[in-house]
Amino acid sequence: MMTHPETKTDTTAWLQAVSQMVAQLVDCDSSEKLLSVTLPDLLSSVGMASGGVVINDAGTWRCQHWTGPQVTLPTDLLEETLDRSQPTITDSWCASLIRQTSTASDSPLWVTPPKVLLLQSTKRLSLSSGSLNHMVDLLANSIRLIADSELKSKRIGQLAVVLKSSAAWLQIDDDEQLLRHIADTATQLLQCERASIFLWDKRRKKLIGRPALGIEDKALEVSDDAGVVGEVLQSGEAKIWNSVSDDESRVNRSVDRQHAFQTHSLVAVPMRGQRNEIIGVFEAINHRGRIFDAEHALVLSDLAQHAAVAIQAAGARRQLSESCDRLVRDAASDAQLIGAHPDVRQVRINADKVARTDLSVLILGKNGTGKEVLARHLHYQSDRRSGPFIAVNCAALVESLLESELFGHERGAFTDANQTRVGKFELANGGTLFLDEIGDMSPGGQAKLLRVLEEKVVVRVGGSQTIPVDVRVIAATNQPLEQMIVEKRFREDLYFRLNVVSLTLPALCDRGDDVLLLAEHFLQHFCYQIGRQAPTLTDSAKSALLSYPWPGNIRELRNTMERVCYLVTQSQITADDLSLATSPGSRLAVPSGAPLVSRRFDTPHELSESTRIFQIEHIKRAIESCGGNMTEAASLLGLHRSNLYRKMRQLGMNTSESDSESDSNSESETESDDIS
Ligand SMILES: Nc1ncnc2c1ncn2[C@@H]1O[C@H](COP(=O)(O)OP(=O)(O)OP(=O)(O)O)[C@@H](O)[C@H]1O
Repeated sequence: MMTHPETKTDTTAWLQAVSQMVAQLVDCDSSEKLLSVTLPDLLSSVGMASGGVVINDAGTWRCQHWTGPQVTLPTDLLEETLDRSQPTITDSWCASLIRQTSTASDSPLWVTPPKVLLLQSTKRLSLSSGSLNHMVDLLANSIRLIADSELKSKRIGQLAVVLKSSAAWLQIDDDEQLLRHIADTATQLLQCERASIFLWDKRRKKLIGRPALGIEDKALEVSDDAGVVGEVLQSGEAKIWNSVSDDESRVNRSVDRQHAFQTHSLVAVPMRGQRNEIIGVFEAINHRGRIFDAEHALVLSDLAQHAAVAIQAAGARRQLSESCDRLVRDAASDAQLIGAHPDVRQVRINADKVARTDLSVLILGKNGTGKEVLARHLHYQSDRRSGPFIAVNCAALVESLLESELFGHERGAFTDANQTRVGKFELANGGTLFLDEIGDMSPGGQAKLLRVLEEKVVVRVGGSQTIPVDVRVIAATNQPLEQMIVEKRFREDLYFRLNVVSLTLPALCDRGDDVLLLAEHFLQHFCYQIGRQAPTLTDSAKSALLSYPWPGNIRELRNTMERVCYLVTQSQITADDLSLATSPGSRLAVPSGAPLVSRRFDTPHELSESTRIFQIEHIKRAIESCGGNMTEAASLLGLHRSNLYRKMRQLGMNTSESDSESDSNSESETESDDIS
């Protein structure tokens, strides 16, 4: 190129051209605009004929943007410019490399073709070669900077869509809907005809395409080594294919044929799970109008990364909710309220009516009649079934511990409070709190409980923060609460709060044939547990079961059947096998030789008094038969030792001799406690 040595004129021309270019640069937001606005002015200000940006596409140079008359590209000069990486100036050409941005991606696919700014002159220029050099370099750098910022704002836009979409995906639980949503996002973002997610069935060596867009209600299944998708799976790398330049054998045309579709171009990227393992391939087909390039692969990879997280999270959520449902179902089946007696049926009908409400329920009934079973039944029939069921034995809570047990305490609240403890109310949040033996709660405890029930907030002992609790309370007692109110032993206001609905369970001896129904249920249950065939009950056994007064109610029947299952190996159970007349419990209850059935009806007392006398006798004999060992006697009676003491005091029995065995276990009981 013919240039002047540097002169004053040269400097003026150069300054004019540069200041014009800078002024135009300020308003340019795209490299295309920069070239179409700046280049013509620049060319004319320095007296050049034509110029533009040329690109090396797969080894061939072509004009990407050109101003002025068309020219034959000087390929040798362009190659030399590439090699030298600095402006090349000849008699008629001036070329400067437009450097690539390195920040777009570290993907191996991200190799954008080299570009050169090329200017042509047919006459002697008014610029020195040094000035021309600077000017061309300035323009090439400006093009690069604007292209960079263009690319970055495009990436920001794409990433914003990816993030917004992925946040939406995390809310979708349904698999089909999620995959469709992901594929739709890809088709919009990549402007393509179809997008499919292929999940890898490793065991069957298959890739299952879902959703197979355009193929309604069908999953597309391909071998995991077939086509470009197979290549991606095997290599773990993104692949681009287009029909114009790439090998035809790489695409799986059988899929096209099956679905009357023609693939022209595709991009596919691996989808990786949490441990970076490949879980599938994400594919986009037929870019509308053009072929896919590295930028599309990059966007699809972004989508694939978030799609994999969403798919795995949905799977994990589904598994969790399935296992939660299973656990709830198992727990609910354990809380089956078995019984066909009209009174039990009525209780069940009433229970089912109130279960779905949040009304407080008071369950009344003798020990062992199934009050906790009924409370669980209410819980599992309610909308709170997936929440916790927490049972508290109020009789076992001494006043000093009641508050901390029910409402929790903060660390350091009292001497032994080494750490913060969550109370039962908080534990039951979202579920049901079963307050068993509510009649045994101390007056102080009753007042505190009432306050929490009214305010629906708890404050931990030693804390100041109020903690809202959403808990349904079910209380139970075998005590005459109304009588206790008269005697000022139970708060009337608490009674009305707890007793919005009351359900009364009949004693087992008043349930007729339910004894047999329950006996058979327990036989099946325990025999199943130990893996043996359940034996049948002979007539003598049935009649013994029906005649026996069952002072320990269903709990006693359950214990008897459990013992039978373990100890009686024959396939038929006789009355003798039941040992109702010889087992400690029954031996104590029934004088030897006395017919079981007559005992129940010959008594001169009312049923409640008879039961009281019977219980006193029964306990005395248990203690006797255990040689005065209260722990053993309690266990024989199916009671906790502390509850045996309490029961004795309740029955007016003298506990002073036995009291010497101080009760160390009486402080706090949780859901698993059985008390009578
Ligand atoms: N209707 C029933 N169907 C099946 N099992 C039952 C039924 N009622 C009670 N049981 C069984 O009897 C035992 C005692 O039941 P539960 O603990 O519910 O009685 P309770 O009235 O709460 O006793 P307590 O007053 O001593 O606390 C449990 O093992 C329970 O599984």
